[in-house]
Amino acid sequence: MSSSRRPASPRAPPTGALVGRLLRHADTAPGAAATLRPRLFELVLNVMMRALTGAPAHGGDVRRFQEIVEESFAVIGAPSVGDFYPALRWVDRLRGVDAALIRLQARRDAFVGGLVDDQRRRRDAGSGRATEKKSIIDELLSLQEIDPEYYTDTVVKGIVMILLTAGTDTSALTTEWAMAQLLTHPEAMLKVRAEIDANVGTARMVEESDIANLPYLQCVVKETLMLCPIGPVIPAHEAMEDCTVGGYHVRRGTMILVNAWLIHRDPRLWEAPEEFRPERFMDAGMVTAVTTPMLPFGLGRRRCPGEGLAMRLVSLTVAVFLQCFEWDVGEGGVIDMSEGGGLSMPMAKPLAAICRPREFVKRMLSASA
Ligand code: HEM
Repeated sequence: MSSSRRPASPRAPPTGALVGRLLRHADTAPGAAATLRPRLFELVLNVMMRALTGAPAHGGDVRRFQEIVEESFAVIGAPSVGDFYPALRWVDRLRGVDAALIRLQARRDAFVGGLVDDQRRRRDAGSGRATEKKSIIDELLSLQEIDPEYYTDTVVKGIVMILLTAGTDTSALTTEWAMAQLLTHPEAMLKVRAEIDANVGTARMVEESDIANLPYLQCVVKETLMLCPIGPVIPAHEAMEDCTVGGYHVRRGTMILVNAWLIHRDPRLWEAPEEFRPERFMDAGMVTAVTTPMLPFGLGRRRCPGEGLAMRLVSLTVAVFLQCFEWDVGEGGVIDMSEGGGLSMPMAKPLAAICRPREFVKRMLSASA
């Protein structure tokens, strides 16, 4: 994907609305734990929808798309006999894997087709001022006008689909892991909050432009990506030529699976790799860049194109959570840090935590409104 097609920055992401919803939760059910995953999913989907269509997602879209993404990761991540022994592909047909994929593809196609058609109708009707920033679908439809043979509807829908699927769950689940790590390491949580209070204060909500001045927060996000990579095994690549990797001869056409999870826990590469130690990145002077031997975003030319957006979005969401609320798991509460299965690596049990608004938050929100 060329840099000109990289996703737009989440300008003014809807974190304020999320804080508002958590405030209402804290008011109506004080002391009750809030489940973060659906709220985070909605936030990220809104950011992605605004980049793609120029408008936030509707409530119905959020539910429909969450189901599609969860099903995609579960179905695509399920073991397929035919991938390893092509002659046994019939076993997958018998197990219903192929039928599940076909059903899923029909739902995905209908959802994305609806987004593209809506945008096309708006363009044809001439709505949307010329001065407005163009959405990604708008850009793709402009490219379709210039080069209709390459940018067919199938290609346009495919690009939209991969951006939505690859961008939404990954960022939401990484934020959930980051909050779980901070809840189990309260000293790190206090350190992030102190950094935000010292650099941003309490008169306004933390913004995307503040992240550069919050190095410890960035280290927390990197440490989370190291210990809890949402893509523990990088999606399959294929060797384009014969090559040698780590002393092993790899023939052209071989399917390559890289185990990022294991590399991130290799004691030959990291000191105390099992421990949550954000400081390791401060010490190495590598606060911002995600560099080897870490590969939560993959490597090389198929490396994740959404990395910049994801880093900003996860960092900003964690910052807003910590600036606005005190968090805990309640009396005797324990966080289950077990890893769930599928193509991605979510927390096995969705994180639920109690949030208590800090005393200045309502004042701050009404001042900014
Ligand atoms: C914390 C969040 C994220 C993580 C951990 C993550 C991780 C990854 C990984 C491991 C890959 C595979 C790279 C490879 O094959 O070498 C990937 C691919 C991809 N990601 Fe992300 N990603 C995240 C967020 C995003 C976002 C926000 C977007 C879009 C806005 C996005 C779009 C994509 C796309 C389109 C690909 C496929 C690239 C290709 O095959 O050429 N990702 N991501």
